[in-house]
Amino acid sequence: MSAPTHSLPEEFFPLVLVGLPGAGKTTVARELSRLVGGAGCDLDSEIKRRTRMTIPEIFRTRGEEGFRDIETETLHHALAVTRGVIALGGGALERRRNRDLLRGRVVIYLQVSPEQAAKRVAGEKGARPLLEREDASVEQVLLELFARRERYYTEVSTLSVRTDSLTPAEIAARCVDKLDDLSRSAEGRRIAASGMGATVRIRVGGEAPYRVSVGHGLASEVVSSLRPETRRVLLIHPEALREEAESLRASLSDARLSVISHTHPEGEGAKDIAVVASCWDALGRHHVTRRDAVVALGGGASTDMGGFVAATWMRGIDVVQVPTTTLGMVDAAVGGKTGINTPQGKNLVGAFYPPRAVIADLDYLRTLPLDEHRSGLAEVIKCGFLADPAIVRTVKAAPEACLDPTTAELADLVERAIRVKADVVTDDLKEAGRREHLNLGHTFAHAIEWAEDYRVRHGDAVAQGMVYAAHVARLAGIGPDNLVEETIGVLEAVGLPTSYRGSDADTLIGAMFSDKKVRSDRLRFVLLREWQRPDVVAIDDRDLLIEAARRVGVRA
Ligand SMILES: NC(=O)c1ccc[n+]([C@@H]2O[C@H](COP(=O)([O-])OP(=O)(O)OC[C@H]3O[C@@H](n4cnc5c(N)ncnc54)[C@H](O)[C@@H]3O)[C@@H](O)[C@H]2O)c1
Ligand SMILES: O=C(O)C(=O)C[C@@H](O)[C@H](O)[C@H](O)COP(=O)(O)O
Repeated sequence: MSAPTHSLPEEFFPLVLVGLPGAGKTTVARELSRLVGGAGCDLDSEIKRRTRMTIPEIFRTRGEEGFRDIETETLHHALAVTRGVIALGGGALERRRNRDLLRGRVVIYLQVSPEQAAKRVAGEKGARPLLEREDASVEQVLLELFARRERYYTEVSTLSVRTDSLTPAEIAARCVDKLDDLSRSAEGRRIAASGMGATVRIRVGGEAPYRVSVGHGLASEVVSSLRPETRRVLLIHPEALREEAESLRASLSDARLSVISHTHPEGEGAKDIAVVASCWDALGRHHVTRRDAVVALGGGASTDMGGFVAATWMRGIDVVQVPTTTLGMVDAAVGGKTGINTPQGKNLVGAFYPPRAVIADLDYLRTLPLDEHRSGLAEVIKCGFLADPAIVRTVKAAPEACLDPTTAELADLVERAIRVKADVVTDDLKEAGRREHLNLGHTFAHAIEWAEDYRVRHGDAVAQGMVYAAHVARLAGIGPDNLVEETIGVLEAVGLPTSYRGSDADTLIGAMFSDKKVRSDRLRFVLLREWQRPDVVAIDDRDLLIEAARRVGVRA
């Protein structure tokens, strides 16, 4: 084997090629590994080697599903042992599980038109069973496959190369150019820094310590975080995450766990006693015991409710939190505050109940709607104001990158925000002191959410609440000179709301009296004495509170 002519960060390997049959993956894998080093691995050949059967034989004897099972197993193995280039079969990505295995890796999509692909595979009769149909020409079948699979190729790929008019050597050279560009980009540096799926682990201390894992493709960590005696898992998730839940369920089932999937209503509708009761019912019917576990997959509403279910079943069983929103990862899933709402207010029933582990798989954020992601940034910025000025600097310098959940900047923000929260919670799980600081903006935010019947996003309300708190501080003569302007400026940099007009001041002030920080009938607010120096201050002056509300936009 000749020496490679190009050096890429070690963490880029194995490179994975995907695309339609006829895209040239097998030949390009050989050419490309010659240029970048390592061996080329053709997954179909590997399957033949392992099974001692041809692909058409496997299809004939085990059917397509049987073939796909072998393919998944072989892919799993190849990703672990190959230091080179892996060419995937054209249909591998139709399986969610296989797409999940590729998350966080460098995947090159070799694009080919169905017409060109048909020309390339002509003369390979017998080798590609899926292309041979009596009712359609090879080109028609390729057109159908293209229509079905293109979105998957796009979903998993890090970069793409058009191949129609190129030879395999030219395609490989084009791949190398693009890989060089990638290694110089922020995304490439993130991949190199994270070791491609290398996972950051943040310890949360206290009486029941646990770890928060942040990374890519972490399904196996969910499994390994469970105690060895665990036999049954109640997998709680919203309907919107059915596919993700199916994939996680497959990983848990592979580990011989019995999985009970339980869906719940979207958003704040999950944090309701009737939903909790339906989970208790499922736990009871399936004989879930003290050594079993709840896995809560979803945003903060799912992890708050799922955590509460675990805290109360048999007086407490394990919960592994698997947050899928930005807000869930940086805040709700971390710290052991679990709970539900009552008609009188937000989070009024709950328990401090540390999870067994938190698995923050950044890949979930790829499907999160932008507005949900943005809302999570409010809690990230809160951590910046409370403790970490680097967060504020990044948001101001690169707001676009922060709004893109696939960037290195965002991964850094998630990690930083978790570290801020982990530090506080390690010290003060039960909110006897310092933990109250994490409530910056929340006194007003919870009042807005209640007044709006929870039809607003929590993070958006927190942004409005932080502006309110800044006005309260200024009116009380507390805080740095630029408190209000800077608070508004940083939040608006990422498009978060900084004013609120929906309700009236009396209603909101009334609702604030349900806040858990109230002592002896006095409202207490988290205010910033300086940047990164929060304090809890009782404010009795009703006129001040009304004026602060008016400054946010509320009618007096
Ligand atoms: N316990 C705590 O310390 C703590 C901290 C902060 C917030 N919270 C709570 O968290 C809740 C808000 O959490 P949230 O903002 O994550 O909202 P959420 O849980 O309501 O999720 C928002 C929406 O996004 C959907 N979704 C989740 N993940 C997705 C994904 N990957 N792709 C596509 N859609 C996805 C959900 O189904 C839901 O419809 C509030 O109830 C708040 O009180 C708790
Ligand atoms: O973890 C905490 O402590 C917080 O206050 C974090 C908040 O961001 C979060 O919204 C929390 O759920 C609020 O708790 P609550 O006790 O004020 O309902």
